[in-house]
Amino acid sequence: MLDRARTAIGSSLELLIFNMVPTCIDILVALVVFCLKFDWTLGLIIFVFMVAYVTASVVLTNWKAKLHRKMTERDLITPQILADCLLNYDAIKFFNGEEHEATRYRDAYQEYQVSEREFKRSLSILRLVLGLILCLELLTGSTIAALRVVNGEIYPSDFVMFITYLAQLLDPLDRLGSFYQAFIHSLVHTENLFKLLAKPTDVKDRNPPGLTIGNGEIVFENVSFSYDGLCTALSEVSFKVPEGSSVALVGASGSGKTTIFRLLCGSYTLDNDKGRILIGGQDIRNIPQSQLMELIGVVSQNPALFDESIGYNIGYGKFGSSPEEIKAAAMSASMHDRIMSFPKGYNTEVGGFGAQLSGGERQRIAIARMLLKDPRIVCLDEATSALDTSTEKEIQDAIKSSVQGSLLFIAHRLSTAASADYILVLQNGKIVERGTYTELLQRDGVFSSMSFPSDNPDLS
Ligand SMILES: Nc1ncnc2c1ncn2[C@@H]1O[C@H](COP(=O)(O)OP(=O)(O)OP(=O)(O)O)[C@@H](O)[C@H]1O
Repeated sequence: MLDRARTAIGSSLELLIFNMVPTCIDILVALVVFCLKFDWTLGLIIFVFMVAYVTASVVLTNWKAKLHRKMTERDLITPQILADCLLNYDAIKFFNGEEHEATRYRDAYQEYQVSEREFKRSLSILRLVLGLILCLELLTGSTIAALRVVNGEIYPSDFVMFITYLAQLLDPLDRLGSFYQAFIHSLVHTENLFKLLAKPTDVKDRNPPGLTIGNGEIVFENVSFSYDGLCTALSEVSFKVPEGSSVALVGASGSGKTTIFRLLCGSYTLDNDKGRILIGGQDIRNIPQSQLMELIGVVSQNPALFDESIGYNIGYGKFGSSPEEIKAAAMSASMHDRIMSFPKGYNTEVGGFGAQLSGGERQRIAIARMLLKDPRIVCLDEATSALDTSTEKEIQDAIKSSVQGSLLFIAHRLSTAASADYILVLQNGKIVERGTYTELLQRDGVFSSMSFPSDNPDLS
């Protein structure tokens, strides 16, 4: 992106320095020579036309730039609607929204077409007005010169010379107009790049990769966080996930569970005075993002899959992995047998967003991918919610045995929560209870009063 901005700015400056400035000098020299050769009255008339040309050029080009900006903005809306429809095709189908979306797209496209027409019209008007000024200049100048020839004030050869000089003036003037238009045109594009570059980046790496991370222990120290500065998503959250242990986060919707994951993964950074998050003793603000992502493996409830084969999607966890490694990961995620039951096995295409697979299959492929990555810390955001209890147990055991560091997961099922060494109960961004599963049940507090889907009669 920065490269594109640099190229755009560079070409605008090149245009300004190497074309517009020499052309202006060219015009001024030609004008002075013209005045010296002929007389100052003629020179003044020509100068007036030149001022009119430059003024019209500036005013009309700025107007055209405004319409160009409007057209570019509208040009961005139609692809957004298209992407939105493709991402939400399920919702559109379920709510019979096809007609509504078609109208939304048509309206947006029509608005774009209107602005495109306005822009093209402004271009024609600009060319017409500038051409008219040049014609009038030539006509007025040659009429005056011709009258002087008729009156015997100058020779016919002077008339020819006059036209030649005038042409020498008009040519750079015409070029100047084109350069100015090209300059403004590239500024409009550069503006969009600057707007994008001006957006604050949430995550900035302070150190180069290669920081020594002691172990996979996670520590949250008095962490408070707000997305928008208005509502508090987390308030004074403190906990520790020791190396080799598992911690489950439970709590009602909006209590802050995912926010803990996002902060841990570096998707958002904490202000200095809002607490600390440590991994292996290092403040994650000092851990470069690429190193952080090597340490952490995340699986979400609706994992994103590429429109490629199952093998490709699992292999994404470790680029250049062998088929044996991919198979081993699939086996740990209890997915190998299912994959082999497909006619094309690991070459089975998953479709756009993995649409040709069930929710549970998608989750198991994402878990296999994460296991192949072999991260030190694993974060599961209801990653097994679409699986039956026994498959979930199988996968949890596989994850626990393969993860050397710590395991942090969001649990909505009682059985998932019960499998953790320690449970944190969140309410409105605060940890309101903590303890082992048995301790929490005995306490008769928030956890024991929470309702979980009854997935495992032994535990509920
Ligand atoms: N991107 C965001 N911008 C602004 N506010 C957000 C954003 N994401 C979450 N929030 C707010 O932060 C709070 C905590 O949200 P979070 O997603 O962490 O909850 P959660 O416990 O994971 O909920 P759920 O179980 O429904 O996924 C909520 O009040 C939510 O509205």
